[in-house]
Amino acid sequence: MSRMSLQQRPTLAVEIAGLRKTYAARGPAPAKEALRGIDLAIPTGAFFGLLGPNGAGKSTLIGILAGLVAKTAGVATVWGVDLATDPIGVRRRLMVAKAMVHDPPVLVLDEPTAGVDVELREQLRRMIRGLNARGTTIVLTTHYLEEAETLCDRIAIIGNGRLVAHDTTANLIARVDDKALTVALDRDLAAVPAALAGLDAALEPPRRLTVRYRTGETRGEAILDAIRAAGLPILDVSTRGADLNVSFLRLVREGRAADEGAPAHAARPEAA
Ligand SMILES: Nc1ncnc2c1ncn2[C@@H]1O[C@H](COP(=O)(O)OP(=O)(O)OP(=O)(O)O)[C@@H](O)[C@H]1O
Repeated sequence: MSRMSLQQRPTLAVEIAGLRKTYAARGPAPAKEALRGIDLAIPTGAFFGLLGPNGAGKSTLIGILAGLVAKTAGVATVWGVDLATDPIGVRRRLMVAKAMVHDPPVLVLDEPTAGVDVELREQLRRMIRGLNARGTTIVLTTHYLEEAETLCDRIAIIGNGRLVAHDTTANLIARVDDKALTVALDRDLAAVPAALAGLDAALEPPRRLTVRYRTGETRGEAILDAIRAAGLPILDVSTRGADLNVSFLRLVREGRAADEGAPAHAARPEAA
């Protein structure tokens, strides 16, 4: 690798600016803008996870970093190598470098644990963790939110070809103020009462109601008042904090709403 020896450690293992990928129209299939201007900087030594719903552009982004997909516009640099200049030479140099080192400086993996059994998945995770502990920067995509939460110290979320969030895993979770309040009622219910239609409430039949809310917008006390006002005596109350599932879905939803010019909070939460 001509620009940076493997011994030199750049501050950023991956640098991406204004990255775009449009797949050309083929037959009846129209052209597809898979990446619509991504800016991303991954620090050297990071364990980085790229999350997003199906078709978000994860494989396209990782394919560009691996030298397998040619970008349409923008800049992508891996360990000081600009992938712009000549994707086929770059790829050859990366392959030579890959063959030369046991512990590569950057390892790019597209869903490494998809479709493997639990035992092999654990082995793979241990191996990847070991590489990261020895200094390899890991960049992987995953569909498993729990996997990203446990393995990755940084997470980016991509939706519809745009980056909707990039932060440390801890910050990402802390940023989200979603909570769930569950009440046990003194009677069976067949459905969420109409009086609670304004809340994001779900019935866990027959006697438990769970209401999701954001602490910045709603007080737990107001939810309890609304339930009492609907004529439902409360026997017990519990609350749960945010998890990555919730933050992930919310951020994707907000990204989509911003694209479509609609308010994000109008959308109902999707099933995980
Ligand atoms: N070779 C291709 N030609 C045309 N369109 C493509 C091609 N590869 C991907 N796409 C389209 O680009 C968009 C992004 O696809 P990509 O595979 O990067 O998403 P992804 O986030 O990895 O999705 P998944 O989680 O389903 O693998 C999708 O709409 C997909 O259909």
